[in-house]
Order: sequence, then C-alpha cells, then structure tokens
Amino acid sequence: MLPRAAGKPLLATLTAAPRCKPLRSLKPLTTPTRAASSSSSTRWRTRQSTDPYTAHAKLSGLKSRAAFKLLEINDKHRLFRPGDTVVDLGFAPGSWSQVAVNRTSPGGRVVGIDVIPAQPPRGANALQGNFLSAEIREGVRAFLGEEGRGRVRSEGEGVVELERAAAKEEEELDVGGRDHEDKKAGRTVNVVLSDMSEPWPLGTSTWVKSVSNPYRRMLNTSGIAARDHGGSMDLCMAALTFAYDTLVTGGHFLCKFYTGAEDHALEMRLKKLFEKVHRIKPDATRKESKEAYFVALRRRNGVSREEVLGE
Ligand SMILES: C[S@@+](CC[C@H](N)C(=O)[O-])C[C@H]1O[C@@H](n2cnc3c(N)ncnc32)[C@H](O)[C@@H]1O
Repeated sequence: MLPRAAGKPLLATLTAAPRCKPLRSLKPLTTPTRAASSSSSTRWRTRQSTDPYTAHAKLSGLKSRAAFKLLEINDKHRLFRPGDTVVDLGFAPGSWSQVAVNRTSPGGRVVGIDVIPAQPPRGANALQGNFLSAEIREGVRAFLGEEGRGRVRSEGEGVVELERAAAKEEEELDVGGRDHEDKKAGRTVNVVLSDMSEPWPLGTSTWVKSVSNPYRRMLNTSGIAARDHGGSMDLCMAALTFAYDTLVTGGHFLCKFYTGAEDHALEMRLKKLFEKVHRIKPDATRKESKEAYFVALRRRNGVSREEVLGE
C-alpha cells in the first residue's frame, strides 16, 4: 500500500505516480473469466484487472488511474496553487478533479465539464454538456463569471479563505497592468485541463449494455489512428479557444491528444500563447497508446486571438 501520513487525506501524501512493479509480479485483482477474447469490453476488463495503476488508484480512493498522470505532471511542473480556479474538461469519472481539489485547497474552485452525466468528486462542481457546442462553452463561462460560485469554503473559514484568495490574486497579478487586461477580458481561470477523448459510438449490443455505465462506452477510442487523432485535434482546439478566452496571464494549460499529422501545428499555436510548452507521455500512459499531453506554462500577455487561433 502507498504511504499515508496519520490524519492527512491520502491524496496529500501522493507526490508522484508510483513506480509500479512489473505486471507479472502483481496478482490480478480479479480473475478474468475468459483469458482471451476478441471482445473489446472483455479485453478492457482484463487489462484493468491486471493494471498496477488501477490497483493503486483503488487503494488510494481515486476514481481512476488517470490521477497518476496528473500527479506526475503536477509534481514536475507545479500547475496548481491554493486558491486557484481550475476547469477540468472531460472530467468523468473525476480523478483529475480529485487531484485539483486537493492541490488548490484551501480556497480553490474546480469546475468539471463532461458530456456524460457523472457525480463530481467532493469539493468539485460538475456541468454536463458537449464541450464542442458553443452554447455549452458560454454556460461554463457564465458559471465562472460569478467569482464566489463553486468555491470551496470550509466551515467558519469560508470568508477568510475567499478574502485570502482575492488578496493573493490582486497581489500577484497587479504587475504591469496585467490584471487590468485579464479583468477587462473577463479572464478568471488559473488552469485549464483537458483529458477529453473523442466519444466513439460502439455497436448496438455494447450500447445497450452501457446504459447503466455510460462512462465505459466513452472510454473507448476508435482504434483507427487517423480518426482518433483528428477527433482529439478538434477537442484540443475547443479547449485552447476556451483557454484563450478564460485563462489569466501566467495561467497554465494541459491537454491530451493523440499523436498524428496535425499535432505540430497545435504545438506552434500553443507556443504563441504560452512561455513554455512541453510534449510529454506520463509513466501511467499505456505504452501501446498514441496518447500524449501538451503542458503549456504561463500564458503570455497581449497575444492576439488571430495569432493563436487564426480567427
Ligand atoms: C479519459 S476520460 C477523462 C478521465 C478524467 N480525466 C479522470 O481523471 O477521471 C475522457 C472524458 O472525456 C469526455 N468527453 C469526450 N468528449 C467530450 C466532449 N465533446 N464534451 C465533454 N466531454 C467529453 C468523456 O465523456 C470522458 O468522460
């Protein structure tokens, strides 16, 4: 089991993704009923039951193994600070939001958006809708426009925390008129995360099975590299457009994508808006997957929309 400091929430003691033992040294959590099958749902179940990150996530009270990717990235790049506002795109089932709530406490605010209905983890807010829709993006911005909305207040300390967060914001952003530009543009978000994967409609029988578990259906990629790549580029562009509109100067952006012909162009856009851009594959990413992440640090001041988005 992972180390746990007495009296502290377990997440606070996790500093990095665990160095996992090789698969064969860990016993499967459950014995797969059929060792080999061509059914993708059976393969998914088998893979989950033998995956050490899945086992660690369960033991740590995390909603999914994806948490370890964000923990690793945050340990390296320090995305979060107490009091931050974080938007988590494609948040379900919610392990990134768990990490964000933990790392922005006290006084943070985490808002998750997902196309499927999902219960947000404790301390986070959830909005349901397809983020590719402009109307949904506008709804999210309206939610964020109310400063206190969705911010965690611990009993008796709420007002103090809010004041502390507001004071910190003023102190840190009142440099060279940057806060003025952010305020004028209505930008209030410190970190935008996107772990969205293109939803892929499976065959009828899986659809029926998935009614009680829509999350499983959404987890699948098509398996066709070009299609997954294209879909991920659309989702990344929607996330980047949103980040352009809402991220404060100095804010950070983290975005999942599937590698392919267009990712270089996306990287170039990111380099225009952010001081530093890294392309990474966290340890918890499955080796066979084409999944990777862009971590873009410190939004620059005064970059035009056209330069970044070509609009
Ligand atoms: C890999 S999961 C995210 C896992 C999450 N980061 C966690 O730690 O629990 C990808 C999520 O993206 C969501 N998604 C995909 N396309 C979306 C869209 N257009 N709008 C909103 N959510 C979307 C899916 O429903 C799915 O829940």
